[in-house]
Amino acid sequence: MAAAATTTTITTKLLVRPPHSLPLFFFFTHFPKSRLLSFSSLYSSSSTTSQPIFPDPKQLPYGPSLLKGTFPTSSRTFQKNHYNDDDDDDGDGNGEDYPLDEDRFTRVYDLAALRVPAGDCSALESRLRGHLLNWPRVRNVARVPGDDVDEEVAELVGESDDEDAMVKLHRRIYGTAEGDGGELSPVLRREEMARTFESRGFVNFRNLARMTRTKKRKKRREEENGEAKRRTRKNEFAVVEVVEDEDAEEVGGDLKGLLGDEFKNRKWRGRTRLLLLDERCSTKCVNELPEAIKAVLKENAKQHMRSTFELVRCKLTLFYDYWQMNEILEALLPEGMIVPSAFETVGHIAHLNLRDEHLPYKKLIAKVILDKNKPKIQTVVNKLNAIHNDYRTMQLEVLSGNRSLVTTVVENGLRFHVDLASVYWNSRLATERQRLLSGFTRNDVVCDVFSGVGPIAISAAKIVKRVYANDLNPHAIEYLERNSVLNKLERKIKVFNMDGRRFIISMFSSEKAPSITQVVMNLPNDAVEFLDAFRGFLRGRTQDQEFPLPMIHVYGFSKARDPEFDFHERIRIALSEVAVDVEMRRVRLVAPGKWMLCASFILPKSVAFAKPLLGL
Ligand SMILES: C[S@@+](CC[C@H](N)C(=O)[O-])C[C@H]1O[C@@H](n2cnc3c(N)ncnc32)[C@H](O)[C@@H]1O
Repeated sequence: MAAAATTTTITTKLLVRPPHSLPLFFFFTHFPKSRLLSFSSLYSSSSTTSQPIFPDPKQLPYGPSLLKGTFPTSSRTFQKNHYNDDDDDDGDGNGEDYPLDEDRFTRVYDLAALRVPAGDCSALESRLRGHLLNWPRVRNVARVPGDDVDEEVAELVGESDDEDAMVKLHRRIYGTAEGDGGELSPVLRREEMARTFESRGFVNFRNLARMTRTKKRKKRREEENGEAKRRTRKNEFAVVEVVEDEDAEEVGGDLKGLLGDEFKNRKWRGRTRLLLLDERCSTKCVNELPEAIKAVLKENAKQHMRSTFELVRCKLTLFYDYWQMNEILEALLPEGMIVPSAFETVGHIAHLNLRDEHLPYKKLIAKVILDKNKPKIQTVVNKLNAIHNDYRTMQLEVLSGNRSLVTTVVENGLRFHVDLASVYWNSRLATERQRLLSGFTRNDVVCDVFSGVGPIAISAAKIVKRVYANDLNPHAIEYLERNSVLNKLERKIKVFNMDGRRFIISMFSSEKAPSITQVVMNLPNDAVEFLDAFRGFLRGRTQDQEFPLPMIHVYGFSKARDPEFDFHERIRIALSEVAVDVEMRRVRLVAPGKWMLCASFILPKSVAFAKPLLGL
């Protein structure tokens, strides 16, 4: 306990090389063993940080881990490793009562570092890379507050130990040595003049009066800067602090007189940086360090009268912001539960498909996803049940973030406004849409029977001569029109709002029919059933008349063992045609054993001249 009490944590602000600092070797070979933070001390009450949390250090992984380190003394006691059902006070199982306590993810790691002059730092970093910390996102070179001394001040103090340098520094900071013959800095000179001038002097030297007045604006700016710095600190994901030993500080002498209370017992070392050493070095003293590090230290000690390098103990604190989404979720969810790692995005919305077992934790999961994917993700939603309605819209529950389900998606260089509450959108089909569009040319005229908000129709309009787009959902049509205008393609697209079958019949019985070269039917559940609408649209014409027949692209699902055969059969039955030459492709596996397919074929002439089915 006593050892712990004499070890203090100091966020170093400004360091001056002490006139009587000890050579590095002396300093660390005499570093009392009891003061070195050992791994076991992390688990003992004498640790500077806090109480033990993880029982078996041997099992711990290499590198940063939430299973390692300690909690900062300021953070609340970590009682449980996981949230459990008891946390849901109202017992409704909706997880609303689980607050996400970010402090629970702060971890403090005791490390060793070489404090080196800033100028030597990058060369040493390359030389010692294999022995440095090398943790993801944590820089090997750490800057602690105050490690940068003003260039001029550093020059003034330099490497020399002489008292003169200290006097000069003192004069520079306080001006108390004025009149000792030395030249004053411009500021001190001005202040001296201001003090000795009589009132007439100020009349003649207006500028001087202004210059010596306290500057309100400057003060305000400084205050704002301070505030900005505080804000940045809050957003930081890692902080390094130097842990110094009180005895060692006394060796350095007391600079309090020079620099104020804040710098009591600190050493002035000039501009320095910390090279964070590999975690295996955290408890080692100089003699126990890897040979490569010792060689560097020896070289340095030979070159200088005394070593300019120091081995220091420091603390690396990693905050909630440091950890990856899956690391946080793994820690939050009960052991053995699959961590939801993937989600779909539609604009600013992350769209989850949570399993039943996740539902009690849905809000926690959503909060973590939101935090870890900001600013791109602003809203996290969960799909409530499978899509059953005609418009193929999803029932969504907003779990976290802003409640707006209206978003903008950019696809294929085009922008689409989408309201997920009332229209269909599936970002996973982007590649398929690209593939389909790559087959279109500027001579094509496209009919999109189930167009939704227009990802195919509007993208096609960029390439082809003309697009006829239709959807049954009036909201989808509203967005389709809006998106056509948004992408400046409204003049190439004609929009319809009717049932797909009626649309096919009316298009192919109109004068537009001969110009239509491509028909897209993307309603995988039912599209095949609409194919009979093409039957007999050329009836009344003579078979020997030249009439271009359109290429049909129809989408469908199949759970059959031979999905291509199954889908082909369904097409043949819908067209009441014996043989159809179909090009078939698997688009994607939408569920285990369930394929989405796309069949492309030229509408057979026999179908176009066939007798329409009853009722059409
Ligand atoms: C799977 S979505 C495809 C939308 C669009 N092609 C896309 O890739 O996003 C199917 C669309 O068909 C529309 N729909 C459903 N039944 C329809 C019908 N009988 N007639 C016309 N459109 C229909 C839905 O409103 C929905 O927008």
